[in-house]
Amino acid sequence: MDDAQNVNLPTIAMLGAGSMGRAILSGLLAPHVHAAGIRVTNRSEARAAELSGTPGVTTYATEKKPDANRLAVDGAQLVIVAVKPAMVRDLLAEIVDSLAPGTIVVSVAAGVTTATMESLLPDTISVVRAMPNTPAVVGKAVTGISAGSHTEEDDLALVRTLFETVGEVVEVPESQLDALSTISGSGPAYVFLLIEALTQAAVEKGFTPEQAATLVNGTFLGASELLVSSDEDPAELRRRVTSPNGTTERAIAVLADADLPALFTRATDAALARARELAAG
Ligand SMILES: NC(=O)C1=CN([C@@H]2O[C@H](COP(=O)(O)OP(=O)(O)OC[C@H]3O[C@@H](n4cnc5c(N)ncnc54)[C@H](OP(=O)(O)O)[C@@H]3O)[C@@H](O)[C@H]2O)C=CC1
Ligand SMILES: O=C(O)[C@@H]1CCC=N1
Repeated sequence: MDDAQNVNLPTIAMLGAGSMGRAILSGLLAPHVHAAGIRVTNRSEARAAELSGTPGVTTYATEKKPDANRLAVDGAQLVIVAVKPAMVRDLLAEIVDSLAPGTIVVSVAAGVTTATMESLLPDTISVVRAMPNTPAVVGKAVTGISAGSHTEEDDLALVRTLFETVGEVVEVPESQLDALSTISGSGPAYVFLLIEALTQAAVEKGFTPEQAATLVNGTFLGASELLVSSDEDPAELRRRVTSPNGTTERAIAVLADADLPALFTRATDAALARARELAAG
């Protein structure tokens, strides 16, 4: 039985119905979540049409209705910006005159700072940044949120409630949000890359792709659940798999040679540098 507490949200406009917009929408459509209204816009009609008929959701495509974004934000108390970072500035310029004072604009765009967004909006608008991740689709997101300079406590609390519909929320100062993005925002991609690599190794050892998927996916799921349900840290859990002078020890020695910590430092540094480029526009 779903014992989730009822969550009430005001009228929401979601601008951009791509991977992230839809992932967030999945939380808003949960049975215990009651939004006063949900408007979703997208550029192409094809993608918007996939959502038409979703109960409680009004969809608009800018390709068909050029003023779709302005229509969607008119009367909305919470506006979620889920377009590509390069489009955020133009989108805000497009909607600025349709935003009522007191509206909360929450952007999930990587890199684009609250200062940049605030410079395009009146001071009566509360700008918040959020960095969710795609496990939102299954209610297992980790989302970082950061307040802008006009954000009241209640505004941030509402944004927290919004993202709690898709998982856990961590509040951080905006100076840490891009770093958070390199860990949990991009993180699912790192995990999927590891899964792809181990699956390939399994297939090379003669397992069918289906068998390989069962072995690898089950191992990632089982190890994750073991980790979150255990009091032990991952290093101890790893030691428990690694019998002295056994088979795992040999495999771990090979992986240690690759210096994974240094590799992840380089990878996350590269992601951080890209966030800074996106911030510059
Ligand atoms: N994907 C992820 O894991 C994460 C993404 N983000 C952020 O989310 C944002 C969206 O990323 P993602 O969902 O991956 O990208 P997508 O390209 O999948 O989604 C962007 C969507 O915006 C639509 N769009 C483009 N222009 C407009 C417009 N003017 N008005 C309304 N809709 C428009 C696009 O429509 P069409 O395709 O029809 O052109 C597309 O569906 C980015 O800023 C990204 O930084 C943040 C955290 C994680
Ligand atoms: O790749 C990106 O730019 C976005 C931000 C974090 C995850 N996806």
